[in-house]
Formats: sequence, C-alpha cells, structure tokens
Amino acid sequence: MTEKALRLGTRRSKLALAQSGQVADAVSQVTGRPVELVEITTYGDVSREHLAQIGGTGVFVAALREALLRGEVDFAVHSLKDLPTAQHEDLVVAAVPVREDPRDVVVARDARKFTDLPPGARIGTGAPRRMAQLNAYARTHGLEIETVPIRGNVDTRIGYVHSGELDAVVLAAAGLNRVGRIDEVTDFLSVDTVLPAPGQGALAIECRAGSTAQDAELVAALAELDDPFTRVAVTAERSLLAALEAGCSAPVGALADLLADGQIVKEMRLRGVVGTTDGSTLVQLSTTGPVPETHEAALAFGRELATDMLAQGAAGLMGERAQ
Ligand SMILES: NCc1[nH]cc(CCC(=O)O)c1CC(=O)O
Repeated sequence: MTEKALRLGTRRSKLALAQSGQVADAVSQVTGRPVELVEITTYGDVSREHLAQIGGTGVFVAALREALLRGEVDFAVHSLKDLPTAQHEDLVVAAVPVREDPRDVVVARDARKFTDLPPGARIGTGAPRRMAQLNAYARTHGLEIETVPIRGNVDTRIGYVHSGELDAVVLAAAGLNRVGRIDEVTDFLSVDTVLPAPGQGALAIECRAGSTAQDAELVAALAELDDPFTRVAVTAERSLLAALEAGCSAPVGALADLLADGQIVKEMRLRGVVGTTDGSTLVQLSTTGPVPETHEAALAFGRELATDMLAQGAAGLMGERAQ
C-alpha cells in the first residue's frame, strides 16, 4: 500500500529547489511516505527592487507560510536566515537539520582572495551586514575596495564576475554548496573577518502547529531530523537579532559555536556584530557560557549579548535598515 504523498512547499529558485529536494529525501526516509514538491512564487522572487528597499524580513517566506496555513502544503523548507525571528503562532519549526558551513565566501576574478583584490576593486553584495564588515576590514587593513549593492539568484550574482562587471561577489558557502558551485569559490572568509548572518547555513522545516492529528503526527516525525546543537546555536543567534530589533536585512552578524575539550562539549560561544555599511563603526562582542539546556536558556544567551551590544551603541548603527 502506498501512503499519500506529503506536500512540501518550496520556492522555485535553483537554491530553494536544491535544498527542498534534499529535505524531501530525508523526510521520505523518516516518515516512510513519498514527498511531492509544490512550487510557490514569493514576493522576494518577483520584485526587482533591492531587498533592503522592500523591507527585508520575510519576503521569501510569506507566500510559503500562506500556502501552509491554507492547507495547500504540509510543510515548507526555509533558509533559516530568511525566516523572521517572530514565531508565527499557528506554525512551528519542526526541525532544524545539521547546519552546513556557515561562512561567507568570495568568488573573484583571477582566483583572487579578498585581501589580494586590486585597488579600487568592486565587490558585489546586497547585504548591509557584508558591506559593513568588508568595509571595516578594508579600512583597518589599508585595502581600497568599493562595495556595490546587487541582488538576484546565485547564478546572476556569479555572472557579474564572469561578465567583468564586478571584481568579486560575496555569497554564502551553504548556498553554493547546495547548487553545486562551491568549486568556484576563490576565498572562504574567516568568521573573524565576516561574521555570517544569524542562522546562515541552516534550514528550518516549518509545519502547522498541530491542530489536527495528522499535523501533530508530522511534527513528531520531523523532529527526528532536528539537530539539537544547530537548534540551540541558531536560537541564540536569532534571539540576539530579535533583541537588537533588527530584521534579516539589518547589518547584524551572529554565530554560536561549541567549545569542546576532546569529545566533551564544554561551552557555547556566541559572537555578534553590528555596524554601519561604510564600515566606519562596528560593535563586535562575544560571550561564552555553559551550553543552554532549554529553549528559554538559548533565548536568554542571545538576549544578554544583545543587551551588551546595545550598551555599546549598537542601536545607533542600525539606522540604515529597511522600512
Ligand atoms: N539572502 C539569500 C539567501 N538565503 C539563504 C542563502 C543561502 C545560504 C544559507 O542557507 O544561509 C542565500 C544566498 C546567499 O546569501 O548567498
């Protein structure tokens, strides 16, 4: 007997289809049911405006959530960094699978590294967070670069380098991995240089919050795909973002990692940064403490670092955010 297929709502971009395809296989394995992809167009896919101008938070996510709430799909896969920090009350993140490489990377002409770019090099990125940190590094290391706002999918962005329009573009390693273009990376940026976006490299599998028995059963089955450490790390990162009252297009970077002694995980470190896009000012802080054992503790971890960042003037650096 074949069980009824589960419907996975996905964006149509190559990246979204790649990550949805991977999750579909994993979900099929844990549920024993076939998974069918249902393609949905989101506002973020059709708008030509710069993301920073259309108000960032949630543009990729809203249409998928509506399809979920209308019952047209059973679950949706989001890049966690595109998911608004406010949890929708009728939806639940049933799983956060193991995170991929969270780093940002450079694809540059002539196989250049970021620090070897020629004077006056034009670097494309639409993310104020990347601009702020790239420009801050350039200022303190005597590099002469110009950050150029771009958007578009991975192919479009890399295309600017191949066409010679730009010297380099900055993208997320995870995205390039998923679309099979990681070989084109010319430099993996250290997180000490560019701290990734909160949740970067991680996916969220979102479902209806279990008002029916089928929904509850699906949420329970998908929990098998959850990676507890990725979950605690991204919870802290996103809590930092939320406490700074910043959206996904704000110049905020955050990364939590585990500090282990051999095999034994000792502590969690959370690093955060916020800055002006010209890189003239950055507030960069880090905190280390026992690995949070509850969701509440993970939230508090992020909130506390945000409080310290705000005390150092973080709020004043986010004036450039969308809205
Ligand atoms: N802003 C768009 C976006 N959302 C998620 C990814 C892929 C990487 C990830 O899952 O974090 C990308 C592309 C990029 O930033 O290069």
